Amino acid sequence: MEFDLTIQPIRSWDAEGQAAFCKVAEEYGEHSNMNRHYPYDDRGLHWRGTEAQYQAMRFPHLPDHQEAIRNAPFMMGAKKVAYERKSETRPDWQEVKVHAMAYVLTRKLGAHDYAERLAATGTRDIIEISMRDAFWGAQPRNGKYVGRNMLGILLMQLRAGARILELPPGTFFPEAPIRPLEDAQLGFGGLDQPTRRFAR
Ligand SMILES: Nc1nc(O)c(N)c(N[C@@H]2O[C@H](COP(=O)(O)O)[C@@H](O)[C@H]2O)n1
Repeated sequence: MEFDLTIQPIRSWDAEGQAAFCKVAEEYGEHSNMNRHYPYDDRGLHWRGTEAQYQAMRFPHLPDHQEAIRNAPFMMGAKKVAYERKSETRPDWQEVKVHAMAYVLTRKLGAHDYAERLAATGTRDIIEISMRDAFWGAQPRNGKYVGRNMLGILLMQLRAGARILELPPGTFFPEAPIRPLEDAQLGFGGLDQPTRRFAR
């Protein structure tokens, strides 16, 4: 089943009875892209969370930017690193960002127990509550949530079985194979260092 990546119109949801999340430490916070308890590997690289990979996808032409974002210890930090470089974002980002988000959410499904946590939302609507972002989330207004809630929409499609398994080569990440640097070159030992740098 394919994702429908169409940008949805603004609508409202009742505030009660939904799988609504805002902060990562609160109920349903596992669905936030800022949650770093669902790391995964993709394309030979370790990602601490979906926000890092999503933001890295702004810069397929700038692998060093992608590495700086990937190495940020926290997801808000990853977004900050990306925003410091925002002016260099690929020019078609607005057209491809929903595709990018669907891709990283598909990857998150393989992290720890995330698939079970997503399934546990049952038939509830999934809503990211955001005071300022009515594109990915919905804003609280007069007892309702109002917005496009595109993150929630994609998560509900993921729950229903939608997947993006591969990306066209070179569209979001460099085509060149990624070669991990030897530990000796890095100046530290141990294979479990989460912040290993990579050469291309
Ligand atoms: N700045 C910020 N703080 C939060 O607490 C958030 N939940 C978000 N939202 C997330 O930011 C991502 C979208 O980034 P772009 O605006 O497309 O650069 C997405 O993961 C939202 O869920 N932002």
